[in-house]
Amino acid sequence: MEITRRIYFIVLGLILTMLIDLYLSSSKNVLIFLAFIRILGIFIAFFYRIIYDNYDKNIDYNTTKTFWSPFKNIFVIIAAIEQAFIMYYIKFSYDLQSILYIIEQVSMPLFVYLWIRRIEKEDFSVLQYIWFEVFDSTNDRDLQSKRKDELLAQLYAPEVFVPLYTGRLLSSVAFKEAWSQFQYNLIMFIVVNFAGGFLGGFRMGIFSLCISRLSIRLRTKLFQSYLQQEIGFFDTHESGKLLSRLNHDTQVMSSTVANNIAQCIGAFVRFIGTLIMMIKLSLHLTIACLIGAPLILIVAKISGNAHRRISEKVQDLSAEAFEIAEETIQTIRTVRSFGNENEELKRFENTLQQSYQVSWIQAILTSAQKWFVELAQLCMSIVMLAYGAKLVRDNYITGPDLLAFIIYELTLGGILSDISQIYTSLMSAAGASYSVFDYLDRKPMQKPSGIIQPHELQGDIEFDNVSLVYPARPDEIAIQNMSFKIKSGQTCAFVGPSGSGKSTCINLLERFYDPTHGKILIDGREIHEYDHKYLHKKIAMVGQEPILFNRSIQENITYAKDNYDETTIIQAAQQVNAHGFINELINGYNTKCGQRGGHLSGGQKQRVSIARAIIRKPTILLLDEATSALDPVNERLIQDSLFYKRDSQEPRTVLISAHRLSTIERCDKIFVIHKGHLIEQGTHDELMTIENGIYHELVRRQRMNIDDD
Ligand SMILES: Nc1ncnc2c1ncn2[C@@H]1O[C@H](COP(=O)(O)OP(=O)(O)OP(=O)(O)O)[C@@H](O)[C@H]1O
Repeated sequence: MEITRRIYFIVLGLILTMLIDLYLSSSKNVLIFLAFIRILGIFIAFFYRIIYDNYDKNIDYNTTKTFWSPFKNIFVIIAAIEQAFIMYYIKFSYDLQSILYIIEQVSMPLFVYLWIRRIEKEDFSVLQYIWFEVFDSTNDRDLQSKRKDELLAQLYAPEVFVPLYTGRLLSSVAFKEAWSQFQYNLIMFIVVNFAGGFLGGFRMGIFSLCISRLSIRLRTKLFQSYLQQEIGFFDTHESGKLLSRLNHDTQVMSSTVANNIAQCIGAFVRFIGTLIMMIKLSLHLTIACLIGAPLILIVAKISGNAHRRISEKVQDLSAEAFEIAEETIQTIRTVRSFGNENEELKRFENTLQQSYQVSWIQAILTSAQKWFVELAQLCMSIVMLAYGAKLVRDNYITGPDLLAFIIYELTLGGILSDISQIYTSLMSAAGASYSVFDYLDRKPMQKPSGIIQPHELQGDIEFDNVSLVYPARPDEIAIQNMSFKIKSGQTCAFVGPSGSGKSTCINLLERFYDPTHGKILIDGREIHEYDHKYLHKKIAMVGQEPILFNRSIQENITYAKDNYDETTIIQAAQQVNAHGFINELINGYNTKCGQRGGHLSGGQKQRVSIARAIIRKPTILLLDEATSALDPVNERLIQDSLFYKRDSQEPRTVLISAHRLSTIERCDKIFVIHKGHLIEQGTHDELMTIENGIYHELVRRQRMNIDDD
């Protein structure tokens, strides 16, 4: 039960006893006293809320929770003492109805058990179902569970009876009823309270289970969606932000929303139950009570919308802070070498501070809403008490029934207040969920992969009038109208000044991007017609900055296909002259490479990544500055074994992008690229004959040791 309601319960129990004791004779004074106590309660709740919300949504979430928990317990203990105090004064009895009720309560855990079994069996949860229904999401359309809500409703049922028996108990004391009646009331009081608490525990267990499952599913789906996106998506979306969505926003979604939906169902069940009981007790009083209800719901709607917008902003800002932290940690060597730690810290803190300021608005809004709801409830209570007192005096309703009604009215007020808060929280979570759903629903821009998987791939390559504009730079053409052909088994090179478009050609062959215009053909078929996995088995690439995984050297070499025997792994390492240095490491092939291969030298990383590429025996090998970190001796050895003096049994087309022109002189064909255009092509000797040619000039400059930029 919510803390503020517990306080009201305690205060009200005492006031009602006084009220009845006074036989409503001086109702005016009692009303004034009641109003005073409730206003006091509202102020306590108001300030409690401001502090709690403010701490809760900001920096140190867990510490704050731990800090406030004992206070919550104090309220609960006071409520327990109050209930014990009431019990002390009471007498009771028992009949068939209570037996039936006990049977119903005992059957509840069975339902719960069956429910969990069903969730496990069908691999979805009621919360997911409701979530996707509520937010009309396009995901998990297969989620169907129509009957779970009913079971959930049963779990909330006992709480509906709590006010009835509390009211009866209190009136037993006040009106000094017969012992048997008293006994009955007490048994029912104990049963409903016990059952309510017992099932409450089950509910919480089930919901935490559902939250975990929901969170796992959301994260997996989001991660899956990320992995399907084209490379251009990652150029335009910072990794920190994507990770923040994956880690933080999905958590907010699953916990806040799942919890609130759970409460929402409970509140709805209790609302209906309480309303029925109230109507049964007195229709007139019920109508008098409900006059203020629509106002509460309208305010909830307005503030809910504001919360959604604020929450969106808070999530964006925290994603930004996450991005800063992630970037700084990844580039810590650069940050350290510039001594820029404090500036990075300031950037991080400033972003968090901005979200803190937004949180303040959110906290004030929550408090104001709570205040309004409480005041509306107070007005409803005053109207009801005054009118109720009149009805009792005119003998339209009995004293005990009025008592029960008063407690129902308070419960209803609490439920309405809960509903308004639940709505607000749901809207906040909806704000957090927008970008998650945007990503979940995003369809990759790249053409879907084809299905062809020819038994033999020859390795003929053709660029037919290819142009590319990178998504991150839509106003610049990276390469334009490029056409060339490479025959199977040839070793070719791209040369040209830095930024001319060499890596772009290699990226296109890896299908990181699809050409904006023109076609790329392999063995006469367009590259996108090939099956994704097949294509990447046949085309291997070693990039400019080889990235290794934080796994062993062996696992890195066998990445994505780990059924190689030891001899094959060693052969691949020997081919790139890496076996020697790997053997010298204490753990040999089992040595961990560190994050992004940080435990190895630049040259060692390059050799391991070339071994990773060639172990798959690719038909097309793409090397983008892949040997730039090696010493000339090692570089020549590797180049000889990979392409210049390779085993002719293995037909392989090799494409190299290189700055050190001496390393590509022996190539079958050299393509000279300048500012995104293919300017010259031919063998080294042919190109050297072109007077004032770019290649000629590049070679001349390199021989004279002049920077080619
Ligand atoms: N992911 C990207 N998004 C936007 N623009 C890019 C991207 N990658 C490269 N570019 C731009 O495209 C142009 C060609 O770049 P590319 O990497 O192909 O050059 P390069 O010839 O390989 O250079 P280098 O020899 O320095 O590696 C450059 O102007 C570069 O700034």
